[in-house]
Amino acid sequence: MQLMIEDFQATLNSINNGIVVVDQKGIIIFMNQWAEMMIGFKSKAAIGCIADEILPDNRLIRVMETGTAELNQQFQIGATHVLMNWTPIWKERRIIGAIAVFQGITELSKVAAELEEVTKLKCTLQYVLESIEEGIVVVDKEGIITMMNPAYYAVLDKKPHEVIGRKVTDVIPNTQLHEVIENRKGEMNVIQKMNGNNCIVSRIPIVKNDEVICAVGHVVFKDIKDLKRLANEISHLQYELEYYKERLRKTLGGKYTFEDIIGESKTIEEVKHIAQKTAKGGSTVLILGESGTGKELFAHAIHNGGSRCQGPFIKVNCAAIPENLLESELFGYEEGAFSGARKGGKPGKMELANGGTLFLDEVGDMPLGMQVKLLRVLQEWEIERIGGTKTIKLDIRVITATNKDLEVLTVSGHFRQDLYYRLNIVSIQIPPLRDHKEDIPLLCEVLLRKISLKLERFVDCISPEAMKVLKAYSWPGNIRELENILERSVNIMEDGISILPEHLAPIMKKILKPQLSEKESTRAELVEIRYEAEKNAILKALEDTGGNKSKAALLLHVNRSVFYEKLKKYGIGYNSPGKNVKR
Ligand SMILES: Nc1ncnc2c1ncn2[C@@H]1O[C@H](COP(=O)(O)OP(=O)(O)OP(=O)(O)O)[C@@H](O)[C@H]1O
Repeated sequence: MQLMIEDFQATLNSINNGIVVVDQKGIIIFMNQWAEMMIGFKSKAAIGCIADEILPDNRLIRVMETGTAELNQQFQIGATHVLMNWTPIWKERRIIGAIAVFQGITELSKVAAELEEVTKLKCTLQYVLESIEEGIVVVDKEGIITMMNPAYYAVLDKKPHEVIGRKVTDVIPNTQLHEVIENRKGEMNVIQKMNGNNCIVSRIPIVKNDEVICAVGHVVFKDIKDLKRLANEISHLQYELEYYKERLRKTLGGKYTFEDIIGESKTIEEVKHIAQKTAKGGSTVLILGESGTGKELFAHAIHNGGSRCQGPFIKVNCAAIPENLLESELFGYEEGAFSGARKGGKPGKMELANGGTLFLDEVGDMPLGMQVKLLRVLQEWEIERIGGTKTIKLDIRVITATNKDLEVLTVSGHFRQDLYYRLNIVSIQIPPLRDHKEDIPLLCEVLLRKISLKLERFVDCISPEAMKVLKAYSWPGNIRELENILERSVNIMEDGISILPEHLAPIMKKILKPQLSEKESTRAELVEIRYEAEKNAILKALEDTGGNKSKAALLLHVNRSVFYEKLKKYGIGYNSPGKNVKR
């Protein structure tokens, strides 16, 4: 019998659960080795103790009182979480004690938390697959479909029960997924015909531990037409981008290129040729010529034809800026440099031109004081802002232009000789229009097109008689004058007809008179008088109505649209009511 009890104890000690037994009074009479380990108390010391001393808050007494077992209760022994069964021991319908059987659940909780994470991840993945527009299918290494998302079902027009668990070759037409598994090679963006549509698909083998475990099929575009539409959209956007880049370049950079310089005469071709050659180098250029000959146009073209064409083109009109402001305009200033200096300072035009071209127009009008400063810049290629201490390195090309004779100015002491030599490294003389009158027809054609576009008027061409007059004129204002005379003619004539001699400016009357008959001459004067009278009447009406166009139209008894057309015709500014009328 003794042997049997020992065997019984050995059995209980082998169980991987803790066991504590108490008698009717709650005194410990048995504790197995697993319980010793978890409670941290030897059974020899525990036996004979009240259970409460070793297992505080236990339910052993309670289950003996109620006669009911309390199972799967979470209980804490020290830092260990256990799952506890408290059970009364019955013998011949009498409770003779109670038993606590317990098992650690810390590991179990960890596994449960991990399981929860995995479940969450699976849900997220599922949600993603269900939400995306692209079809996804997964096949195992045997080529059996294990997963497919709704987008792919839609492509195939099939339901899950017709797909999952089936061989991919039986379900997806023209599939190559089984081959991808075999030769372990993916295919990207290939065409696959499904349900009458040419789809763009990718096939990817999934390799783990050097073994293909499955393959994923991905419908990138459900129809190749979508791809074409997208490609069209992209190329359209690229075109727009290029357009705006060009606009930006034209705003910040040079506006014109050599192509914008009109003229096929030998005279102009020669100048263009020299300018084109000059553009390629980075030398300082001096452009000479009468007013309106196109000096600025050439400066832009030289900038655009050189290596700095992507950089800025900054123009300063030396004659238009008062002497006391020219220095700050060119060099910039620091905050507090002088009273009225802008907060944070201001960069000068030279600084802004860095990496590009600085165009000094009307350089012959530059005050002597400024000439010294410019000379220093051209020697040292560095500046300091007014009131500043930092030296700014300059990497600019300088192009200057003037309609004055600089040599004469150096003799009279109005222009520094040393500066003249610095600026005159390459000089380009632009001929006056009277020296290349053979370009007038072509110039008229191009300029008329430009003017018609600007004024939204349609003017066919110039009559041979008017062309004769234009060619006979001496053009003191050069191409600018030609442009102005054409614009004025377009303004005073009716749409769709040619420019006639009577449409040309009064200034040309001296030439007109001997060429026109008396009748024609009177008609020309009449057109002129009508033009001036109508324009003045409109300006007066606008002034009387404070710039209110509707009221001005009423005052003149014409409807609004006619009134607006006339505003355009006479080049009268579209100012809002109350503002001054631009004459
Ligand atoms: N060869 C040309 N082809 C087309 N347009 C021209 C040509 N030359 C001049 N123009 C036009 O004539 C006008 C005057 O040109 P630009 O301002 O370049 O002359 P400029 O010599 O710099 O005049 P200014 O000395 O008065 O500053 C501009 O509208 C310009 O576009």
